[in-house]
Amino acid sequence: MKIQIVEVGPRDGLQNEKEMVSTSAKIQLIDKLAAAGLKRVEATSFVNPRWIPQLADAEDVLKGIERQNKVTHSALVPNLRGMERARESGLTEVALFMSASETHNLKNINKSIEDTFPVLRQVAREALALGMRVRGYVSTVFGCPYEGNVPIDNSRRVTNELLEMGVFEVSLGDTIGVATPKQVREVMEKIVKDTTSDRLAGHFHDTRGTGLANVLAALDTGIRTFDSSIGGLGGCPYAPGAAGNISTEDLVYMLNGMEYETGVDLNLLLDAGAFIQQELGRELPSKVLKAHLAAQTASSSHSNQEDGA
Ligand SMILES: CC(C)(COP(=O)([O-])OP(=O)([O-])OC[C@H]1O[C@@H](n2cnc3c(N)ncnc32)[C@H](O)[C@@H]1OP(=O)([O-])[O-])[C@@H](O)C(=O)NCCC(=O)NCCSC(=O)C[C@@](C)(O)CC(=O)[O-]
Repeated sequence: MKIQIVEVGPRDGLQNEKEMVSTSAKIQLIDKLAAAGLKRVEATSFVNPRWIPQLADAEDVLKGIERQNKVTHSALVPNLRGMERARESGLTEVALFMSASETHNLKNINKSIEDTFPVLRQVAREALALGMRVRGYVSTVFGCPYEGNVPIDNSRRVTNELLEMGVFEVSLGDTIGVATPKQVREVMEKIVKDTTSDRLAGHFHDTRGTGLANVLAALDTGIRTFDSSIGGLGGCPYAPGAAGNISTEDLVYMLNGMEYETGVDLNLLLDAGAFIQQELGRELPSKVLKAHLAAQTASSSHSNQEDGA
């Protein structure tokens, strides 16, 4: 069975990095992710650069990457100004985003939920008229850093509004990584009933170590598209304490082992993980990356011993 992976590391992952990552490293990372077989890569964000300085180089990143027919690169777009920038960059897919909880929406995009709908509707209309595909995100579906529990009906309402705007898929976000598999099953089952599972995706952060278990629960509800981040990079700058997304290496390792088809070459993916780890100069959370690098170190010290023997 095929699973689609949406690689969000260059956007969701890097947006939270305090030290500036060079444009050239971002470009190399995105190209390595595509070379590993990822067909959908969220490359950057056309948000207000004052809010997310790390992604202020969105135009230059998109100018530098290798564009290929078989890979769709996308970017977050919060408003018409962002849409104009996305159009000028020649993107074929954009992603709208908002939250299921009022306070997170306000902190993240400076508007109430009600005031966000008309803005995103205009963006969707314009993107669709230009022939672009439009994705949607709903954040804080499983809990809000400011409000705690979020009623399922809030997430259903925002999801349905986005679908009515014409988005082809809504990614349901566990922004602060509080969900457990039982909750994922309950929430996803309800939302799937409003639409179809092929129009939904799971976006899990691994703050409390339940990320991959949540993927398994979502698979049970028919979801076949998952967002993940190389190395397990990430967090939301407007969700205090949020840790990274589930790592793409860990997700691919698990899914490949369960005989799902991801189309991703794990070895090339690990090269991409090792590359960005080196660029950032610190160990990243991905367990499969850690195991791979430890095995490499062990085998090179073993062969050095043999050479010396
Ligand atoms: C929504 C806004 C833009 C409102 O920001 P605002 O400050 O309220 O915007 P404004 O309309 O009042 O404009 C203020 C200034 O910003 C400029 N501006 C306005 N928009 C843009 C733009 N697009 N590109 C470039 N410039 C822009 C605009 O031109 C103006 O410039 P000035 O006249 O002062 O010189 C702001 O709040 C924002 O950028 N928020 C984004 C925050 C963000 O990126 N958060 C992280 C992503 S969401 C996330 O991580 C969750 C997710 C998706 O991964 C899923 C999950 O885990 O749950």
